Amino acid sequence: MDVETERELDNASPTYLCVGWNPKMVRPTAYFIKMDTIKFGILTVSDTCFNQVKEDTSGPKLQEEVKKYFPGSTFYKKTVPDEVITIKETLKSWATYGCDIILTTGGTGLSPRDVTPEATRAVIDREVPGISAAMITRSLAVTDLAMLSRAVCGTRGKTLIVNLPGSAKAAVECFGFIKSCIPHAVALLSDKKELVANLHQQVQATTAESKVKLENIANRNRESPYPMLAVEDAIKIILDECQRSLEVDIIPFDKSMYRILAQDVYASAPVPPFPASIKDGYAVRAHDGVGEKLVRNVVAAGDKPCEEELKEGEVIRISTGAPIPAGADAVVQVENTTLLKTSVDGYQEEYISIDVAPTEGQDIRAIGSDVEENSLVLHKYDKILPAHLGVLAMLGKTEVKVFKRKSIGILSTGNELKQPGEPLKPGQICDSNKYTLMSLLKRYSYDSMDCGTAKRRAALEKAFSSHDIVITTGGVSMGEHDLIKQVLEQDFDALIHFGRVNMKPGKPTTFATLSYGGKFKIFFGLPGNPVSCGVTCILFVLPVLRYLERSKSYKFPVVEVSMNKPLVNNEDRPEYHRVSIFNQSGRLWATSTGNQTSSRLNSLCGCEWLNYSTEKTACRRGLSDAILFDEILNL
Ligand SMILES: Nc1nc2c(c(=O)[nH]1)N[C@H]1C(S)=C(S)[C@@H](COP(=O)(O)OP(=O)(O)OC[C@H]3O[C@@H](n4cnc5c(N)ncnc54)[C@H](O)[C@@H]3O)O[C@H]1N2
Ligand code: MOO
Ligand SMILES: [Mg+2]
Repeated sequence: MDVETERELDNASPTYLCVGWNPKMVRPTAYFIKMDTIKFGILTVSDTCFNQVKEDTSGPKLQEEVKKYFPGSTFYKKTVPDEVITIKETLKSWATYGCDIILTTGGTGLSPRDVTPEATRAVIDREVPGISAAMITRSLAVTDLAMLSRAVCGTRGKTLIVNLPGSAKAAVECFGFIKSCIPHAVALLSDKKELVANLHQQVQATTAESKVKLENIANRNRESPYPMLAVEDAIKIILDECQRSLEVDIIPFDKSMYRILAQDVYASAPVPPFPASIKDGYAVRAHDGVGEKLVRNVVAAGDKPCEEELKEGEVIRISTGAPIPAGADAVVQVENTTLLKTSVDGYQEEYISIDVAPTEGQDIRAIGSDVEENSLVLHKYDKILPAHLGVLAMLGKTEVKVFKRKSIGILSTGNELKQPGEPLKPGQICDSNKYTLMSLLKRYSYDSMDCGTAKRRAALEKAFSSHDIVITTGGVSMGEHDLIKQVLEQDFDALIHFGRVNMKPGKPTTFATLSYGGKFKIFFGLPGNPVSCGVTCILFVLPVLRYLERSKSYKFPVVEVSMNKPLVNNEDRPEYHRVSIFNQSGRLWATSTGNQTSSRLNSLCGCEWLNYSTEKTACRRGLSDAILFDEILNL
């Protein structure tokens, strides 16, 4: 009987342990921490194995697996029956002996003798439900039976206890799901602060160090090396470069709102597919004319058509949308009839009179009268709006081919940024740009993902690994910490197409393309000043997103407006002045939203138009051009 506690020492113990693989990283990331050997307890809980009716395969398999990932570990091993007392005693004594982690296998199911979770719960002082949740969630991807697991995980003093399933396969599988958290859990439980801090640092760190170094400040550029481009030229470059990433997608029709059709849509069947009544009334033979008629039958919408030919002197009661019965060639609305005789109980109509002479085809929707079979109904490049979506449903289409939308990742940059609600230390501010950007995109129905803060190369790597378009805000001007352009060039081999645009706000706007993981990626480095960030998103990002999905109206319209006051621009750069517009006496008038400093984000509030002029004094009294970007008027 293998009931003796066996301590197995493996002295060839490397002290560096692989903590985990982050599945979200393109390149697998190994984090290493230096720590003493981990003491594992492997407790097989099984009546049959304890009584040697069956050989214990789970315990040894589990140990083999643990050794693979934690090569320097030592082990306590034991097999016990499904008895709460015995299980509890073993767990308690192994915790006292300084076991770092105890893996139990068996006794977690629903059979009457399964008591491992009860015994575990009785000895732990804190539950760690995340581990059980991780095991169940990931096991559910393998088998529905995972629903029946009652595994408990928790800590007793400095020992982590994890219930694993009884079968060798499932135990090994579940161990695989949770192994990445073991060293960190052990470091936390043993209060090894240095290890914990080191690990945290590594998790946040880049997979490879950035080639961009801060030390040589004295050598930095004192002039921007990027030529200053006109806005129109910058837009042209973006559109030209992005041209190549045009793709189509087949998506469920009910998810296609606001998308652009990449196909003509034809009707494969006529609408309506049968002649249908336009009114609630009576299906008649038109040449029967007015007078008394027998109400022979009734047909409602959804009923199968009456096949028995309508005879002279008969009518069939019919509802709007119901199929016209055989032999009928007109419908008379109920308002143009009189009830003559009811059934004995008084509930049914037996005879009515037709009071107004019908004409042939009256109030009948002929087959295909709305949509002819094989006819072209929706056109390639149409934007799918509610009615288009309804038409797709009407035609019975379940899928539709649209131009593909790019996935967009958004990152902020800057050590000064905190999220709204977080306490601000002196020098810190709330990150507003990310919220402006994500909601501006959303306003035009584009989803984007918050990819965090681009402090390091790693955050950008992560963003490029999962998005086609990456947009950062901040870090693109002349400051010693404005390293976005250098990181792109040096760490990502990106081609920076431009890094300065002659405009206010938005001068340091940057546009680059690169190949990452063999895929073409588009990069926008928008300026950090909050208004600059919003305005450049409107002027550069939104049009290109629309262009990429072949929206006919990818450019925002420019409309002539009147100025009641001159808008003063003190800079040499053409200004995109935020204005609101009102309509008076059939003319559109523009009013400034006030102080136009690039940091004053509220100057974007209430503004649906950008007034611009290439002159120094942006817009004199009189006429001026304004770019309308309000999507309500522009969809
Ligand atoms: N020597 C020069 N300095 C500056 C120039 C220049 O040409 N030469 N250009 C100015 C212009 S114009 C702009 S616009 C800004 C752009 O700066 P960066 O893109 O480098 O952005 P940062 O330096 O990171 O930040 C600027 C400003 O914006 C605030 N900020 C940044 N991110 C956020 C955010 N997510 N939410 C709210 N506010 C944010 C940041 O705290 C700074 O105040 O450069 C001028 N300098
Ligand atoms: O270009 Mo900056 O955006 O003027 O503030
Ligand atoms: Mg800066």
